[in-house]
Amino acid sequence: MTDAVLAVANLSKQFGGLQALRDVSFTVAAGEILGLIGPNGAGKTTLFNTLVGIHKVSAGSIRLEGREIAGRKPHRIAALGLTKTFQNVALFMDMSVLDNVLVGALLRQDLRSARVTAAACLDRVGLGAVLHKRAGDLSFPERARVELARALATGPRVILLDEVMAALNAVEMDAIMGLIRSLRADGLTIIVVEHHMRAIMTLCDRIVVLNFGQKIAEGSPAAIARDPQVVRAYLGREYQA
Ligand SMILES: Nc1ncnc2c1ncn2[C@@H]1O[C@H](COP(=O)(O)OP(=O)(O)OP(=O)(O)O)[C@@H](O)[C@H]1O
Repeated sequence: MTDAVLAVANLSKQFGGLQALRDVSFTVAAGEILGLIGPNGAGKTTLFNTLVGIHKVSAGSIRLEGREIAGRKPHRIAALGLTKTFQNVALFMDMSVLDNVLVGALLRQDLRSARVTAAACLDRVGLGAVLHKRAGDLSFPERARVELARALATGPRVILLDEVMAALNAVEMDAIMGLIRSLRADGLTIIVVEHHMRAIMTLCDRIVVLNFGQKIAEGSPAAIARDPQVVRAYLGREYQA
């Protein structure tokens, strides 16, 4: 695929004797929202951590806009435009909302312009009014938005969202999905790990399914929902919207 922003080829990750990812290949096109699903322990978070350089690649290739990034340090990869949020939201709870986002903005900017960027990113996610609150005093939906703002503040081309909708109710989830769609409309490419099937099925253009570290299926939400291997490994029964 020539317009792939991210191209992952034969990616493997071993932790000692445990093969957490085996020969995983997929591409993500510019402006796409790709879903990544699979049972607990399938390797989703490991894949995200390996893509952004937190885990060292055991084998395989990761190309971001044509450039090989496998083996680079996390801050270099983030500076090249690939960043992730942390599973189930991992803010510095005693720090202000603004300072949490500043951490992301400081990757590319000095303190003065990073402050402006952080405030703009908080505005972008609808939190312009709570900049100076303590992060720990925010509601769960607000915390999810801070995670998004922190990732946005690094100036990404591709953003990996690791269960940002965990602990949200249906209404809050719809609001975050609206925000994610609007980020895509701004030109971002997005990969989403979620266990909420309604969110995955309505938000994603395409879905990749992992099981025991291997890709077992890839396709449109409708095709994935009726794929017998996916139903057996993960969904348990055919997904009904
Ligand atoms: N740092 C690590 N050291 C050793 N093993 C690890 C490490 N991180 C993950 N694993 C193992 O790799 C496998 C994949 O785990 P991973 O967290 O990536 O799965 P997941 O699909 O994200 O699961 P969940 O849906 O529960 O978040 C599991 O067997 C896990 O125990």
